[in-house]
Amino acid sequence: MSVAISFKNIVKKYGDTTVIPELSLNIQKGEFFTLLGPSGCGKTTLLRMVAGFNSIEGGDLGFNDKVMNNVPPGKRNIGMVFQNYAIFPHLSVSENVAFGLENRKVGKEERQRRVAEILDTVQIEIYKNRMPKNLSGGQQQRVALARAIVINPDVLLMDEPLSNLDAQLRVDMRNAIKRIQREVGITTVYVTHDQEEAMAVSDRIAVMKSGIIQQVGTPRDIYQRPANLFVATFIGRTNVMDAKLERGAGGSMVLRVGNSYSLEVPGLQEELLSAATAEVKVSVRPEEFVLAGDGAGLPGTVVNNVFLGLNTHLVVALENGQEVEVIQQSASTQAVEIGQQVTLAILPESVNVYDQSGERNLNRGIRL
Ligand SMILES: Nc1ncnc2c1ncn2[C@@H]1O[C@H](COP(=O)(O)OP(=O)(O)OP(=O)(O)O)[C@@H](O)[C@H]1O
Repeated sequence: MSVAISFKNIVKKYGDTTVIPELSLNIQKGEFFTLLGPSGCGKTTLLRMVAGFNSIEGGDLGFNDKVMNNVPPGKRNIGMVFQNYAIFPHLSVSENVAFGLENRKVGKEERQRRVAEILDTVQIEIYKNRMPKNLSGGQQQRVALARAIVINPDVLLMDEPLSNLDAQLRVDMRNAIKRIQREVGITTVYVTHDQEEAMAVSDRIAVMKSGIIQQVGTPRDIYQRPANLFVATFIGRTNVMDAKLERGAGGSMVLRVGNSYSLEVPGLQEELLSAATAEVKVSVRPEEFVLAGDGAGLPGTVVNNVFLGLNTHLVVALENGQEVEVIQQSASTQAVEIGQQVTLAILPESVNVYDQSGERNLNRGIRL
């Protein structure tokens, strides 16, 4: 694979305020890459740099190894889709899609062929003669997408393209966007603050906080092995508990959670057992607890129980008063009642162990 977009020690300042301190990142050719993070973390700022709308105060932005810092937006061959569709209200669907081709002086026959092809790809050919005001939000967003990709851009940029759509349509459209991107094979940079959307569409995700990349990885990497506690809690739901690293009976490293529950966690290194790491935090996702019957585990009391068909969501109060979320597949578990005493075991290979500050994952080397 070759690198399509590279950020090398990129710095962004607005006046005296630094919003991106120094950021390096490579996006591969053909990749669906998502910038994900809370509001204000700098996602749009980075995307606008790629588009050429933002100045760069330090470092280099490259496309295929060519430095782009001072190349104007019109010379970057980029397609863009934003939250507000920005399609022309006075032009029909076909005319909207053809617009960029006319601008580029593409001949009529070629233009008609490409417009027809793209309308087919985004599945709106039956609306080709309609005016935008007679289209639903999802259909308008398909027009915007068609218009962005019909010009054969080197890079497609999308900034929260689904935020104006209602929940079900968002899911339909994100599937459509993913399918179309795969078909067209275009390098795509996508911005969202919605972690589920990011997981659904991306080949890789960069999780950002305050202008700093916290982790880059596939959705699976990021969900299963979060680099720090910020990522663990931002992506999906998790339970964070205090624990201790100790030497077990056989001399191996064990993790003790609560008063009497110890488990051997693969990947914890002997040298971690020092004053600095003896007190740790563990992150356990709701589905990584197992109702253990009378086996070893954390004793607790069920304080809430919500049956949702496929899954049952429980809240269990542990001995120390902490309430944890537990998700069990309904079909594979006995029904449990509110007030019932249960024992929660933890799947040792899926637990993530962090130092006290939450900055460092102590068993990250272990892949699932
Ligand atoms: N033109 C500007 N002038 C000054 N500060 C700005 C400007 N644009 C953005 N900022 C600041 O830069 C930081 C990053 O903003 P940015 O819009 O990139 O965040 P974001 O992650 O895209 O957030 P959101 O999800 O809310 O759009 C924020 O603190 C924001 O207030």
